[in-house]
Amino acid sequence: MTNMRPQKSKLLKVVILGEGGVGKSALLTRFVSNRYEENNFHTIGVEFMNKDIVVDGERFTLQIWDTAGQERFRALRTPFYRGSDICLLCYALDDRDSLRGLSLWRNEFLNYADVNQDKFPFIVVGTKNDLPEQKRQVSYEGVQQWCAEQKIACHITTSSKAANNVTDAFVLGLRQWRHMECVAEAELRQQGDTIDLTSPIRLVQRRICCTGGGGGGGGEGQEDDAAMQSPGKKMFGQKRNATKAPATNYRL
Ligand SMILES: Nc1nc2c(ncn2[C@@H]2O[C@H](COP(=O)(O)OP(=O)(O)OP(=O)(O)O)[C@@H](O)[C@H]2O)c(=O)[nH]1
Repeated sequence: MTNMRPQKSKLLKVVILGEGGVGKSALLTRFVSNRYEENNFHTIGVEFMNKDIVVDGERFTLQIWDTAGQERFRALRTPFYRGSDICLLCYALDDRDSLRGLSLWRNEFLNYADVNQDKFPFIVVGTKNDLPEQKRQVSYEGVQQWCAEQKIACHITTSSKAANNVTDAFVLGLRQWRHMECVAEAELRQQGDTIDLTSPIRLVQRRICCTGGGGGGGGEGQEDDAAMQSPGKKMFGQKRNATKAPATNYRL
């Protein structure tokens, strides 16, 4: 009999950052509600919306946080960076300063989100690509150079006004997130020391092994202990500090 249970949706937190007025709220509104308003109010602090999406056959619920770009709201937005899975760094194609400022946005995010910068999915999003060439201040080469310096692989230009590439920006984020997950998992497998300290099954197995083995001096056990003692072990693209369990738990 086929299993007809619906596939569970994975919840991911997405944060949108960038200077005030680059079009972050417009991007979110277009993506979630397929609407566009010419005269948006500045965001105060943060706002979030959920959106379900299926990408490559997998169901996701994106919890998307739109943040205030103005400096005076810094203290209101930064507490919300923690726990993020994907970050969209937005600049406007008609504002070269908004691209220059992206380094500061990235650093602010890294400071408060506490993630591993080399293993976190950042997507650079150029907004307002409906604007004609004469109004643009940012060249394709300029952005590519900035991305290369920052070691960011993904860049896309969008228009919320013309509904161009908006969903693609979020899909790009999802695919990059999945890529980072795969890389992190492969690294862990390679190290051969993946340990889930929260798993009771794992602890039970280990107890049996150690008591049965008369002292538990086997090679696998030694490797496990080394992994336990490695604080700050990075899992799945984000820094997750492995709690060092008391030695008594593992040497029964
Ligand atoms: N031409 C064009 N203008 C846009 C587009 N998206 C936004 N805008 C314009 O940019 C203005 C600012 O957009 P917002 O979405 O409010 O910008 P924001 O980045 O959220 O600004 P803060 O809330 O201050 O951080 C809007 O009122 C629009 O006039 C776009 O795709 N094309």
